[in-house]
Amino acid sequence: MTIVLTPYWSNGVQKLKMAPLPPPKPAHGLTPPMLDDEVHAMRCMAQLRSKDKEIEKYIYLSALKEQDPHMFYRLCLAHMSEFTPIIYTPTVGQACQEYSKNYRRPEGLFVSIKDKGKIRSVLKAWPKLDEARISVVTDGSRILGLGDLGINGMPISIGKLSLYIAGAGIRPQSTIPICLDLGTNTQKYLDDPLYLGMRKKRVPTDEMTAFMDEFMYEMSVAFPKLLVQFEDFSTDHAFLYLERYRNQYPVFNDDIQGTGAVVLSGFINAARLSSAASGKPLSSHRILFFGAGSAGVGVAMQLMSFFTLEGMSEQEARERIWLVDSQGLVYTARGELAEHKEYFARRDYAGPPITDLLDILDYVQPTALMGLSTMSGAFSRAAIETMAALNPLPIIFPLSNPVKLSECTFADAVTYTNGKVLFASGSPFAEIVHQGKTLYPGQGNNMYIFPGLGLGAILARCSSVSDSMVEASSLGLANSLTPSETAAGLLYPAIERIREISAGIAVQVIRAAQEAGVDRHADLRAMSDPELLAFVNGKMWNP
Ligand SMILES: NC(=O)C1=CN([C@@H]2O[C@H](COP(=O)(O)OP(=O)(O)OC[C@H]3O[C@@H](n4cnc5c(N)ncnc54)[C@H](O)[C@@H]3O)[C@@H](O)[C@H]2O)C=CC1
Ligand SMILES: CC(=O)C(=O)O
Ligand SMILES: [Mg+2]
Repeated sequence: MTIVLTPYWSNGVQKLKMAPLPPPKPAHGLTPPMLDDEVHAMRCMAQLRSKDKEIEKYIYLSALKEQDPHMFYRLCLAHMSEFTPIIYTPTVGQACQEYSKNYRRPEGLFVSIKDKGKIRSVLKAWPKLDEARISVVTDGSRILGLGDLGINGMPISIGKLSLYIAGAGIRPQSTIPICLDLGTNTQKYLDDPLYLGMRKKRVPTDEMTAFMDEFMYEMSVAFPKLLVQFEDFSTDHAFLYLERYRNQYPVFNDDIQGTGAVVLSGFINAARLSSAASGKPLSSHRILFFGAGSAGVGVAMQLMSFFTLEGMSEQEARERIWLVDSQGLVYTARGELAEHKEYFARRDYAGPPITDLLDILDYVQPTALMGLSTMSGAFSRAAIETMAALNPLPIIFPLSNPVKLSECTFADAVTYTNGKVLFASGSPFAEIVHQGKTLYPGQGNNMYIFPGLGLGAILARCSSVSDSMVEASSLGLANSLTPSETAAGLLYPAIERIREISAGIAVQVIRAAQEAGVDRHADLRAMSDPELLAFVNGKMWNP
């Protein structure tokens, strides 16, 4: 049998049918007589829970979102902890890997290198040009920790935008998932007859940059009110395009800035608890980053403000941070380094490379160990025990996604520290009962940040996203815990409160935009904080 496949780009862009919101009521006789909304919500949850494979749950929810978006978002908000591991990490990782196999219908915009010179006409295919407010754009080159998935990266843009809608009440019609097709270096996909993208190796950086310049310009023309979130670009391009466009367009990079903000927030809460246990000042924390890519360096940059807020100079703050990459400890005397690692390269060490994590722990004596390496299980029993020996309450954050790439599990961290650990992971783990006490893992994932940051940036109509707006989102999150969450030793608030959290973050972000002078919605300046909060809440779309 010959399978004849038509690549999406050979027919131009398929027109996307957007589900009208709310869906029209079918005429009498076309629905069963007893179709009650409340009962139907129960039915949908029962159907979801009847699937035993996570990817089937993903496919079911994806169909529900298309057919009945109100029901999908209503259930999503009511069951946030159950939905996020399906529509987001970890299952969205599998959905990406299997995208070409499971593809059913267009859900976003594909812009290919073959569209260079006519990108405007591709963007114009989007059905709701005027309503566009936020786009998540990936080139599929580093999806979670799963590597170069090419055009199969589309579900990450879709998943992030579902969280914008659920978590911050962005109108569904205002969101545009975009996947750029610039080729893939993953041979498996190039050989796969079902692969939906261009069967070519990735284009070189200069060609990509010329494409990106046209793409970003045309985006600003087609969608003048749009905020762009760059997602899961490989590290070199993540830094390159953030720097290139951040002063020109409203754009931020979720992996560098969103992750930095979420980890700073969790770290602030963890450091308070850790310092209380050790009796040492907050300024004495020593942070070791295992992984020095866009996420590791982005978080390290943001954690600088933890120390500067404590009154330290930039130089002193930088000295509290150590990076480790695949070659071991990052230091200047090691030889040539990628540009993004240079700032944090140690200048106080010039010996032979230290490559073993245990030796590095021994040398650095960190209070906090952050994993952004994609190296599953890299925090071994011995490494965790060393952290516990060094600190009465060590901070251990294995942040790599999806869950199978986590540097350690919650169970490992609890067992090898005898329950004395401040823990947050990128993907979710279940709580654990340890010696009769229930311990809750934190989820240090940028999903806590980008909905509120994006909402604030959109409502302020900001011309660019300043560092101070990102920092404000982080502090807003850190301060969003309720007294009972703080008393329970949680590092992050319950995700079920995401709407309230996002509204609070948005207010802080708008204020920071005003101070930075990048806001273009001047009326908001005169509002008091309670008025601004009411305004933000009033703008949220509700299913
Ligand atoms: N929790 C969250 O919200 C987020 C988590 N991440 C996760 O962070 C991870 C890394 O993302 P990127 O920085 O963009 O990727 P990347 O591939 O650019 O960086 C990985 C880093 O780990 C280092 N590394 C690899 N093997 C190593 C080894 N054996 N020992 C020590 N270091 C090693 C590499 O040298 C590199 O510096 C991914 O799994 C991603 O899912 C990313 C963004 C947000
Ligand atoms: C969470 C996220 O953005 C990542 O793992 O890339
Ligand atoms: Mg990401």
